[in-house]
Amino acid sequence: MMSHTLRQNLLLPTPPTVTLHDPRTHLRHLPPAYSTTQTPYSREKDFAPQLRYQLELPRKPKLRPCKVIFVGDCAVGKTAMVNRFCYDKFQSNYKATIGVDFELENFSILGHNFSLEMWDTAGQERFKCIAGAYYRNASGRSSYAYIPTIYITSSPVIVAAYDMSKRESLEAAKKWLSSALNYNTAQKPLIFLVGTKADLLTKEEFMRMERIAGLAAAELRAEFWSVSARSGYKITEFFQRLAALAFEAAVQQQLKTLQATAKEQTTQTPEKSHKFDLRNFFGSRSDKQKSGCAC
Ligand SMILES: Nc1nc2c(ncn2[C@@H]2O[C@H](COP(=O)(O)OP(=O)(O)OP(=O)(O)O)[C@@H](O)[C@H]2O)c(=O)[nH]1
Repeated sequence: MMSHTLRQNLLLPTPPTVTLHDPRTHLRHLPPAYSTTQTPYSREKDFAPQLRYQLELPRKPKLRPCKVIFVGDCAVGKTAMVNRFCYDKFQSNYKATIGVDFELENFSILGHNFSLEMWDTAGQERFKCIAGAYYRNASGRSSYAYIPTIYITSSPVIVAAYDMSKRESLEAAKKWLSSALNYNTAQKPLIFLVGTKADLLTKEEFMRMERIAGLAAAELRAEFWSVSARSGYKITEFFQRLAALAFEAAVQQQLKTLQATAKEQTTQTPEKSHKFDLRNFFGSRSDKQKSGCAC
């Protein structure tokens, strides 16, 4: 009260409200791929102008949260990757995931709210069937009555992770990916092949592994990344790219639905108005017959 009166007396302007944005989750441009020459997705430096234009229109898209499913062998570092991004923390002691872990991360992309639902599945063989039930799409129902099925309504994202210091985990990641894809036949998912624990490799080993992973990613039609949850190397960049591509896909999908609905309406409208106008104006044939009119 006192400070308010003082401000009025001194004719001081009210201080502007400052909104602090988290640069980690606040995106205004399309982040680049890990390798700009090797990606099946956008190589542009920014979101498409058409996408920006669509987002300016008064009919704003309603975007559902996007499902991101992490698969890969046990102890490759799936949980560590998610925890580094969501909480900026790293634990060196291994605690196996039991079934599936869940994290939600909210982004603001081009001024629109967009959430990632991250499903971190267990890599241990004994949990494989449980993980499978989690990445079924909308057309499939869980055969396990006690496991809630995630109904994937927008294109899901699959992150197949492997340990860069264990060559065999790359082969396993391919198998994990193909089994995840078997469950997701309705919508084409975005696919990422992510090499973890980059900090454990020498420069030569790192480059050799990246060459092998690059070939595997091309074969799988996936975008490849090398990260380290321990050092934080490329973790933020990876999640930002994932969120931006998922956002772009979700907006495009929404637009397709809107366009299809609009097309349906325009093909139906003339027929409806024609019937309506004629009947109202002239009256129906049976009405005329009932009224005894001969013409
Ligand atoms: N040096 C190093 N170790 C890592 C890195 N990421 C994870 N680890 C370690 O690897 C072990 C396994 O990590 P998790 O994230 O639990 O592996 P996971 O893939 O989730 O394993 P499951 O839950 O069994 O599927 C842990 O001891 C981590 O500390 C990394 O980037 N660098």
